[in-house]
Amino acid sequence: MAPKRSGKGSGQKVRVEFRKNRTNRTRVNDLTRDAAPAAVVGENATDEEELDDLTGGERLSGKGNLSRRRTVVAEERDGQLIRDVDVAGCLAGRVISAIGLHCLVETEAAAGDAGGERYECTVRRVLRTLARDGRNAVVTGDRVLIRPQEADGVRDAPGGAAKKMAVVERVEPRHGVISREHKNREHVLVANVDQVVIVVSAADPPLKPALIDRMLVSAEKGGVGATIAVNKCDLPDADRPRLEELAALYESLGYPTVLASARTGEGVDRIRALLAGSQSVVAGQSGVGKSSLLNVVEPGWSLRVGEVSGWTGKGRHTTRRAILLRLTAGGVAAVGDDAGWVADTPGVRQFALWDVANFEVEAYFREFQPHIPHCKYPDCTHTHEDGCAVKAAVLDGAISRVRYDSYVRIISGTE
Ligand SMILES: Nc1nc2c(ncn2[C@@H]2O[C@H](COP(=O)(O)OP(=O)(O)OP(=O)(O)O)[C@@H](O)[C@H]2O)c(=O)[nH]1
Ligand SMILES: [Zn+2]
Repeated sequence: MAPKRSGKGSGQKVRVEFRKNRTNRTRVNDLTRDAAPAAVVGENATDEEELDDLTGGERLSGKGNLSRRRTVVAEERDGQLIRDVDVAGCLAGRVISAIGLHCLVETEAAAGDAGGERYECTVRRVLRTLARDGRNAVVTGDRVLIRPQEADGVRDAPGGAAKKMAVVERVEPRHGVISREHKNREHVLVANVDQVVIVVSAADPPLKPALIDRMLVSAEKGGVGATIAVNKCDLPDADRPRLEELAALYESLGYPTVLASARTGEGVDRIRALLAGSQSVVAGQSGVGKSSLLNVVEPGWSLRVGEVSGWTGKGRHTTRRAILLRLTAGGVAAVGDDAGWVADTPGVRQFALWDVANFEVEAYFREFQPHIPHCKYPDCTHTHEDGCAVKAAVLDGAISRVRYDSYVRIISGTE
């Protein structure tokens, strides 16, 4: 278990104050909360339950109900407030699914412990206050510290199986967050995404490189890696030489590209290997075979989805929540951090360009980067301008015309 951080790393300790005021309760989702500066967040909600949230490093001060204040020690890392907790007795885990302040956590392997235990968790309210937006306090894919509840640690679940209970004490800093906008607010679907697996089909529906490039731009903008799976290569309409050329192009740009078929099993071993050790989301048009491919990669997944959904009380087809699935088959290491995790997230299946402005797009075409500084005009859009180094690179073959066409289609809004 990691030692308690103090003055370590780039993190700076901050005190987060919570004003406790019983006479002036505000709704938890009060919009004004968003206007508060990151480090000092006022929260008026107060009840006995919340007093229980106070642990070692936190204290209550002030007198009387009207002006009780408490201070939570947190550390600012990567712009996120991380709560300082006594890690003794805590376990590190990964959020498999989350709804509000409840989540299902699977523990990670630690010294002398294989991990893989699942706990139903509640989340300390203080974590909601620390989060920039309380509703995203704990999301699928989060790495967390949980404290198992010893007293009534086990209770009977509806299905009869004993369940372990715990409390989420801390959410670790996130990377690779996939979110969508909902009513003008960010709704985080999955956190800690290492890569997006972009699934397209060789035919039926026909392959459109521009669609791949759009999704690559989204991945680049989100700071997550990307892997491309071209499914349905078994179809007679699949143009092999063209597919191989395309795969070579994307591979040369650093995007692993697999020619695959859920029907024949082609490419499945490589996809499995690319998933191992990462937390991935799968994206792609409807009908390209994402589900089919995943079911061949890990035949047991549909079954496990059922179990998780059973816990949330919702059937697979009614929940829009992201759920993490663990890769176990195929001889790939499947314990602890070596396991592959895939988020089943209906909301990101169409991994669209949500909020990429035209002027930003060039930055997400990797191969343009060495050329852009040599354009004659600093605000060159690489379309109609003369002295454009990007267009020159297309002419001399250093940049693929397919990719350049995608770029033009994206910024002209025709794709
Ligand atoms: N020939 C061929 N057909 C495939 C292959 N993979 C999937 N299909 C077929 O393509 C259709 C769509 O497959 P799905 O797995 O449902 O596609 P999906 O991408 O999950 O679709 P959505 O759930 O709508 O997003 C089904 O009829 C599959 O049988 C393949 O490798 N080869
Ligand atoms: Zn240019």
